[in-house]
Amino acid sequence: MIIQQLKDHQETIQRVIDTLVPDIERACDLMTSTLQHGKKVLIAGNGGSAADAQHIAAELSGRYVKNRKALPGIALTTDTSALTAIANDYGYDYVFARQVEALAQPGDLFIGISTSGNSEVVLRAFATAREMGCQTLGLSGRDGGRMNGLCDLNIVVPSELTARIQEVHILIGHILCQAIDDLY
Ligand SMILES: O=C(CO)[C@@H](O)[C@H](O)[C@H](O)[C@H](O)COP(=O)(O)O
Ligand SMILES: [Zn+2]
Repeated sequence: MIIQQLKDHQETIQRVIDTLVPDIERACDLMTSTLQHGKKVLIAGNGGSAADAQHIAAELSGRYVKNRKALPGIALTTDTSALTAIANDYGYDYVFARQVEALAQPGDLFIGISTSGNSEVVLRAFATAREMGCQTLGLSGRDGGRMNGLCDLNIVVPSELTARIQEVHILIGHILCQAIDDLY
């Protein structure tokens, strides 16, 4: 079982190397140009992808490898008062969209993470981010789901397995952080 999991991961990474490098390069450009223009990055997802959102945001305000200046990255998954109030008063589907409406400025980058590409709460946040004039980057998998039509760039990890897709998402997150480190 262990070797099978590792091989699955390895095969997924090989498919990423074969097909996704241009998309990842575009995502690096989106991320670095946003920050170079003094704009911020908002990130959201559910479950393991919520953890990924927080992980990537923390590497902006904290650091990745290099000691560079603090950068504005905010995960929309951490404020339990906002999350519970919005879910309670408006419904769970609005917990990210409402925070995007509150926090986003034109030119900010919203990153939505969903392995299926079909998480309603993430899709609504994309729609609001677009209305607010944000740039939008999706990290998804399978066939990209409904995120395909809702973001400027949807990076669709070529796998059907949530775990393998998530493993590539955080790897892409680290590559974005490396692109930022290379700038400063
Ligand atoms: O981490 C995992 C599975 O590896 C789970 O917590 C997973 O993130 C959750 O089931 C999510 O709700 C899946 O949603 P999504 O990726 O399809 O948007
Ligand atoms: Zn998981």
